[in-house]
Amino acid sequence: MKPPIPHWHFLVNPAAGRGRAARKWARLLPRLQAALPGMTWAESDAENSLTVLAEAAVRAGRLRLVGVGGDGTHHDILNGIVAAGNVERVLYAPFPLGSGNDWVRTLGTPRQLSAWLATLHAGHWIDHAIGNLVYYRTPSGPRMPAIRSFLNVAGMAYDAEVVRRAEKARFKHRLLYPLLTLAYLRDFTAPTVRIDYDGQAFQGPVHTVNFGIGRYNGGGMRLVPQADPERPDLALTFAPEFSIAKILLHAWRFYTASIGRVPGVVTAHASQVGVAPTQGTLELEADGEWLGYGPVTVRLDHRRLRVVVPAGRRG
Ligand SMILES: Nc1ncnc2c1ncn2[C@@H]1O[C@H](COP(=O)(O)OP(=O)(O)OP(=O)(O)O)[C@@H](O)[C@H]1O
Repeated sequence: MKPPIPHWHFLVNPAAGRGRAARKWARLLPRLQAALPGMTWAESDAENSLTVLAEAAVRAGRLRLVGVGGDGTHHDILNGIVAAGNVERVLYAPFPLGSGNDWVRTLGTPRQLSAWLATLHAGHWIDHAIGNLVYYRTPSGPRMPAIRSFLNVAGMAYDAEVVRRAEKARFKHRLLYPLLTLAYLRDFTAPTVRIDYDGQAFQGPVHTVNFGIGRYNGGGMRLVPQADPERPDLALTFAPEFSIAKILLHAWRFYTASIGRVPGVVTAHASQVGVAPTQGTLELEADGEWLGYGPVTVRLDHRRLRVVVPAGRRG
């Protein structure tokens, strides 16, 4: 690796925010250049994914990175940083230009430019946990395990199937995920799984299984309200198969940090979790990106990513 370059390097997803990030970025750039002399940037495109750009940047000694976009942007950049190695030498600052921007809700990152710049200049960071997932790209047959890192929330079963449908939908809207969450309930068949976590086990059909480092996903849902990016373990929430009536009755709890009060829902912390389907197909998403299929195992990486946060961030 080259010696560190002291300036901030921005990695920009022009497609974030349902394509609006490109225009917003063009408006922001002159103000950023004035405030951060020497800053550099790169935009992703068909040939250069954010993962490729991030890996190349870290290998070239650019260790102060800003990700411009939403959760998928930070997810892709994280995987590039991890691929380059030396994760702990990177200082990462998210600039929220996505649709849901769920990850930065936990961090308290400001969205307004002057407040965001003040946070960057204050230089306060946390040692943020990184989750490592092992899963499969195909549902069955001879297959090799795939590995992916995530930094916010990973989900299986209903959660992952909704993400897959949202990615395919032609209609893109801020409310797409919550709307699909309701619309698809009748078509969903709960997979039966075995969940092993820190010496405990559950077996049965599940509606959703979530691993959390950050506390929000799906545009403000709180399926893992007990998560904390500075903890040494993951948040784990799983809900058994429910009737549609029960889901509708308790839907408000998905947004109010009280999901653990729904009878049958388990909220816990765990250092390692395995989820294996015993009947049906188990799908996986992480940070809002559809990834593949179970069996899935997850644990926290022994390394942490330094992430810039406002100094007064609570909890
Ligand atoms: N140049 C590009 N063109 C098209 N898609 C891109 C490009 N660069 C990255 N992407 C993809 O864009 C997708 C959306 O990015 P992102 O999740 O950051 O935005 P968002 O969906 O608006 O925000 P959020 O996830 O916070 O709701 C990701 O799957 C990412 O891999």
